[in-house]
Amino acid sequence: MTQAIQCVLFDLDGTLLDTSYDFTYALNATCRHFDAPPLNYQDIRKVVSQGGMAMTKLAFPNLPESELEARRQFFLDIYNEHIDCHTRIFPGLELGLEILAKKQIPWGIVTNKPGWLTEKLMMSFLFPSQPKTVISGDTLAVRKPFREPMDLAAKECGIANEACIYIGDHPRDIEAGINAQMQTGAAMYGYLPETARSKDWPADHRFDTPFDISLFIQKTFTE
Ligand SMILES: O=C(O)COP(=O)(O)O
Repeated sequence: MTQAIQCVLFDLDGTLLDTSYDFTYALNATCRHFDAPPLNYQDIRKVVSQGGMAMTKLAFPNLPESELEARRQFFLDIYNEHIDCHTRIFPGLELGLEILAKKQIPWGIVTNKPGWLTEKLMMSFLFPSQPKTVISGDTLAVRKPFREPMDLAAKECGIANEACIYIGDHPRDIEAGINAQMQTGAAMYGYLPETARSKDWPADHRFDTPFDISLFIQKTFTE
């Protein structure tokens, strides 16, 4: 039997926070610096959840691997300086976060974003209640879809994995949740290309909008 949910864990980019505008600014500033053509917002949005290297490759598709790392670092340094200019909690999620705070439900974040960026971003947001756990891509030796970051998040929240739901916008997120024996939710409004959106995800729940997550939280914790 499915356990009652006692803890909500979120992926960061494309699920809890809309970071796509600040990434777009930083990537196009990097393109300008290296005389590469600018990219449009929709094309960048589709790869944000795949991380900094995927975005760097999108901007410099013909560059050899050996030169990409320096460009990625340049790009992330600019991103770091502009990390919270336009980034916001996905509109519609505020209600869910308020309910979690009011009901004192532990919640947290498991992201593949490097810790130095996650920590800076976290300082820019005042959530209705503080996350009990924030696990970054380099907190442990392995990251999503491995189960270890998920296990650590559940442990820091003091809740059994089976009573946690992990919500993410990338197939890797759902895989990580399943690997950790958590319940899973697919954020279909995130940064996936259209083709991936229509795929049948093996997630337990599907959220077409951020507000659907809030309604789910309301139903789960107030009924
Ligand atoms: O920055 C990344 O690698 C992706 O971050 P996410 O796991 O929060 O989607």
